[in-house]
Amino acid sequence: MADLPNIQTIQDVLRPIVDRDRQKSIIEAEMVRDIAVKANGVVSFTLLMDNPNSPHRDALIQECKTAIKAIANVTDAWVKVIANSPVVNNPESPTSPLKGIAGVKYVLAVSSGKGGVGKTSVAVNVAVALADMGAKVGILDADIYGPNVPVMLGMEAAQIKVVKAENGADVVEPAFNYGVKMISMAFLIAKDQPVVWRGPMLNGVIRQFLYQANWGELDYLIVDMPPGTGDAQLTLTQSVPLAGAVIVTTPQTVSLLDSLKGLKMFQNMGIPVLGIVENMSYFIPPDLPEKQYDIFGSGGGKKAAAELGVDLLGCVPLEISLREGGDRGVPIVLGHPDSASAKALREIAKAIAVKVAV
Ligand SMILES: Nc1ncnc2c1ncn2[C@@H]1O[C@H](COP(=O)(O)OP(=O)(O)OP(=O)(O)O)[C@@H](O)[C@H]1O
Repeated sequence: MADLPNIQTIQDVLRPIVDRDRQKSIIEAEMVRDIAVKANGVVSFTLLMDNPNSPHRDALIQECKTAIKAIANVTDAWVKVIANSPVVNNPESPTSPLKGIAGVKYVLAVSSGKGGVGKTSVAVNVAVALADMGAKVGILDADIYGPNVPVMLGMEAAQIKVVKAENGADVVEPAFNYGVKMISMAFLIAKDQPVVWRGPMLNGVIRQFLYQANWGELDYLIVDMPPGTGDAQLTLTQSVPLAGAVIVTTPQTVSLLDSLKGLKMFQNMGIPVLGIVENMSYFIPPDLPEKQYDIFGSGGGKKAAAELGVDLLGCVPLEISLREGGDRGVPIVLGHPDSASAKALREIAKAIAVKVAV
């Protein structure tokens, strides 16, 4: 295996880089935390900034990336930017502003630029496919606008359940079906009532569901995000160390443009974008399953992934049975495992598992 750089080497190449807001070396100013070098040559670290929205931020990130990528055998550099606020320097975690969830190995965000592209369908089927492969899986439905996970997982009747932990604290007990533990915003929203979530309230609920839930031991906690780049995304990215984000899109140009915004947000926060999933790629008529209609043209996902500089994790066709499975609460990977979309979704689940494990 090629020789990978050590922490000292990385600090040395970053030392000459000056933060223009502080007028000081980012190493001397102790702005660099959590340096990590993966076996595949990816170097990641957290940059604590007084003002994460500083006009100098992007240039600073770029400078760091260029310096790190110039080191021999480094394949990529990921920089996560975090606000250097008092909360960040929590005395309980002096080295990291992010707080992991006890017992949970990888937290993954499934996101989309706009609603209705099939983000929840992908999140649910990937969760069930991973569980079916033997992994311990949880799904947090943080989509305040359309918390559909309970329906798609056949747990529509599930309600919030608070139990006492061994230490006497109140914890939220997830619902469970198809090998997947689930907590949903739908637990808190009456069906016929629109809820206006304000930032702090939403923050509080998401954090509670992340940290005060009885997730137990999990290999993957998949978070189904609301579409777009709002408060929920910020809360998640600034709370918990994310193993990666998956972006779901459809082949239409506008959806791709929206995805780009989401992608940039994750990249700016230093969160690895595992890749994009192109949903509704082509249509398979139920009466002619060997036929394939490229309604939106073909090769769009591949081209978009190349343009956006990320991997294409897979293409899921438009199939009536996928929608029906969602409505009935039987995810297609279980209900019609031999269908083209089920096969594609299983491959996507495998690709995600491989990517986070490197
Ligand atoms: N590949 C597909 N084939 C057929 N129907 C699909 C496919 N993907 C999604 N759908 C259907 O499209 C509708 C929207 O999907 P879904 O709820 O997964 O999207 P979403 O992006 O999570 O939406 P929102 O953000 O509004 O919650 C659902 O009825 C779902 O069953």
